[in-house]
Amino acid sequence: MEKIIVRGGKRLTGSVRTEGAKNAVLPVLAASLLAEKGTSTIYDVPPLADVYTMQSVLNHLQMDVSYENGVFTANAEKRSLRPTAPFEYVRKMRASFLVMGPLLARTGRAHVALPGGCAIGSRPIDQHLKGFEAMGASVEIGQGYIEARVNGRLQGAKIYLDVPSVGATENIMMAAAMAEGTTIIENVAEEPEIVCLANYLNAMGGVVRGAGTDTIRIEGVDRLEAADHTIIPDRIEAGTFMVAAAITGGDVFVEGALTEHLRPLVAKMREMGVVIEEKDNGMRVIGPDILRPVDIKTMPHPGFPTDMQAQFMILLTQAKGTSVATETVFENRFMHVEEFRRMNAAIKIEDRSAIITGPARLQGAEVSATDLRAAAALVIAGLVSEGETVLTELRHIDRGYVDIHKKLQNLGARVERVTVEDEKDVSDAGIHIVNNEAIH
Ligand SMILES: CC(=O)N[C@H]1[C@@H](OP(=O)(O)OP(=O)(O)OC[C@H]2O[C@@H](n3ccc(=O)[nH]c3=O)[C@H](O)[C@@H]2O)O[C@H](CO)[C@@H](O)[C@@H]1O
Ligand SMILES: C=C(OP(=O)(O)O)C(=O)O
Repeated sequence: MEKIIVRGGKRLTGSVRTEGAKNAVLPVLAASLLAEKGTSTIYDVPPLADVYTMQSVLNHLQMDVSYENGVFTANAEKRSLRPTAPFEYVRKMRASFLVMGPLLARTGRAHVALPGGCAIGSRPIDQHLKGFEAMGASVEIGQGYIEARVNGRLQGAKIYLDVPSVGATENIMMAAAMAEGTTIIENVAEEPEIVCLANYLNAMGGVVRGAGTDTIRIEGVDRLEAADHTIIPDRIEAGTFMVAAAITGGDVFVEGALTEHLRPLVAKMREMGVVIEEKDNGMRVIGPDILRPVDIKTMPHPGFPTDMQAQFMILLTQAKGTSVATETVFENRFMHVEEFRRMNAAIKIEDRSAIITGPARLQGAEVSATDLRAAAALVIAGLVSEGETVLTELRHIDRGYVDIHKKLQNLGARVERVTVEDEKDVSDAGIHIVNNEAIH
């Protein structure tokens, strides 16, 4: 079993580089299925568990793919693409579901396992399916799978999303790129990752306009060809390091932290008294002696990102006074609060809000995460806790963070990743270290 061990008390200093964005690369890789000709080369692809899962999905669909040193190549020229994305992949990573739109557009059929809920909420996919049906697909659900079919090409349509779902916007955009006629999607997600996908589709010969606003207009084309594309920096990874810098009273340059992607986080951190210097290629973050309390409410972009809620809540435990964090995007994204409490945080849940009283003297503990952002938040908590924090269930953090322990070590933190043989080998001193190499 692997664990991350954090010993608190160090102020972070230095510089850290942000990887390509997980949530941008996954839809882009799914979209590579649409290219009838050529090989797409995608740059700045982070070596994350989710990227390897998407590689396996594309392999399973009979695409030719390779991935080395941050460069992913994808060729979908084969006529005999397989239409099925099995549960073994969708269970590991919900974003496997993003192959549905491209498969339907390319082959007229998609047979994709139903994702189900997860630790942060029930996460339905009704808006994706509504979009496909509006474009002329028949959709049936049975034996845990969704079977979608279309005779001939998908047809352009006008689609209004009930909620600005990131995944539904992406899935429908990809399907519409090769549909016959014009598709207009209203009340869409405006996240930077949507813009990244639109840029790739346009490089492939697609005609997608309005990405980054609440309405996207897509003129369907007969065929798309492979293209080269670079993934945007990961604003959530960047934000995670910004919080780590601030909470330790540190002074850290986060390379790749872009102002236009991180406005709500920057605004809230400044309200707390954190000094942030915005540069062309990143942000310098300087933590103050005393953090002020603030309230946050998660919202679709450009609101405060739900994927930063857990990490920000740990920052709020160190503010002097009472803060409120309200989660409006997912109905169950407070599972980390129990673990924070085990570390001595003073947090009460009332409905969809967490009321945080600080500053708390956090204490190291054995903790485990239920999702990747909770895991990152627990590592950050460890940075300012007395004693040792031991994080298990590392499969979550590996979905979204590349070598977080090494990056924090480089900033001066006392963090290591260890493999223990199993529980019966745990020594009196704590843990018997067999090897401390990262798994990547
Ligand atoms: C791989 C990826 O990019 N994941 C991100 C994506 O997830 P994902 O695309 O799954 O999230 P959505 O934007 O779809 O979900 C937002 C809300 O809409 C609801 N909903 C969604 C689809 C649908 O058909 N019906 C419906 O009701 C969800 O239950 C949720 O309450 O956006 C989330 C919201 O920013 C982020 O937390 C995830 O990190
Ligand atoms: C919730 C997240 O990812 P996913 O949608 O892949 O579960 C996340 O990145 O925080």
